[in-house]
Amino acid sequence: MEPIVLYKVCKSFDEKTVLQELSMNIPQGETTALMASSGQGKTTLLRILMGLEQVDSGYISGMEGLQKSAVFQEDRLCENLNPIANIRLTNPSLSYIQILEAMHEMKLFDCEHQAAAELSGGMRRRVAILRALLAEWDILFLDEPFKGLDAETKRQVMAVTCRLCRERTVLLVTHDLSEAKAMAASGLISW
Ligand SMILES: Nc1ncnc2c1ncn2[C@@H]1O[C@H](COP(=O)(O)OP(=O)(O)OP(=O)(O)O)[C@@H](O)[C@H]1O
Repeated sequence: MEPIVLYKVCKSFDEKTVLQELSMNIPQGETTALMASSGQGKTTLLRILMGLEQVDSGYISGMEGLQKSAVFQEDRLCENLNPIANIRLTNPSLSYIQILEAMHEMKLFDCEHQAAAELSGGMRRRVAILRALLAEWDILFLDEPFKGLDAETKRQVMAVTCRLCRERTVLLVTHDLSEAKAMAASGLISW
C-alpha cells in the first residue's frame, strides 16, 4: 500500500501559523503515533486529513477513497441514546450481541440500557472508542483517545484497541511516549 504523503503542508488561523511546511510519510497498514507539544497542530493535522479543514498550501496524497473513522478529544455521543444505539449510529449492521460482547471486552457491564448522559466519564470514553473501532474504516484517527481513563482500564482498552487495529492504518495523537510505543511499534512521528 502506498503511504499517505504530506508535503510542505501549511495551515494558519488568522495571523497564527499552526503548521509550517510540515512534510511526512505515513505508512498504511500500521499504527503511527503523532507527538508534538501542545498547540503544535496535531488536532489540526488530523482534521485536515479527515477533510474538516483545508490546507493553505502544500499537498497531501494517498487519502483518496479511504473510509474514515475517528475518536475526537470530546466523546461526541448522542446523550439521549444508550451505548448500543450510539455504536449503531456508525455501523447499523452490528448485532446487539456483537456490540454487547465488545462492550464486555472493554469492561462496560450492565449499562446497555442507560442513556449516554447517565454514564461516567470513563464509560463514555470507552463507548466513543468502541463506536469508532466498530465502524467500517480504512483509516482511524485517535486524538488522545485514552485520556482520563484509570491505569487498569486504560491497559484493557488499549489491548482491545491494538487487536482491532492490527495491520490497519491508524493515526494516534498522544502526549504519552509509553502509549505511543505500545500502540505504534515503530512508527513515531514528532515535530
Ligand atoms: N478553528 C480554529 N480557529 C482558530 N484557531 C484554531 C482553530 N483550530 C485550532 N486553532 C489554534 O491552532 C493551534 C493548534 O491547535 P491544535 O488543537 O491543532 O493543537 P494540538 O497540537 O492538537 O494541541 P493539544 O496537544 O493541546 O491538543 C492552537 O493555537 C489553536 O488555538
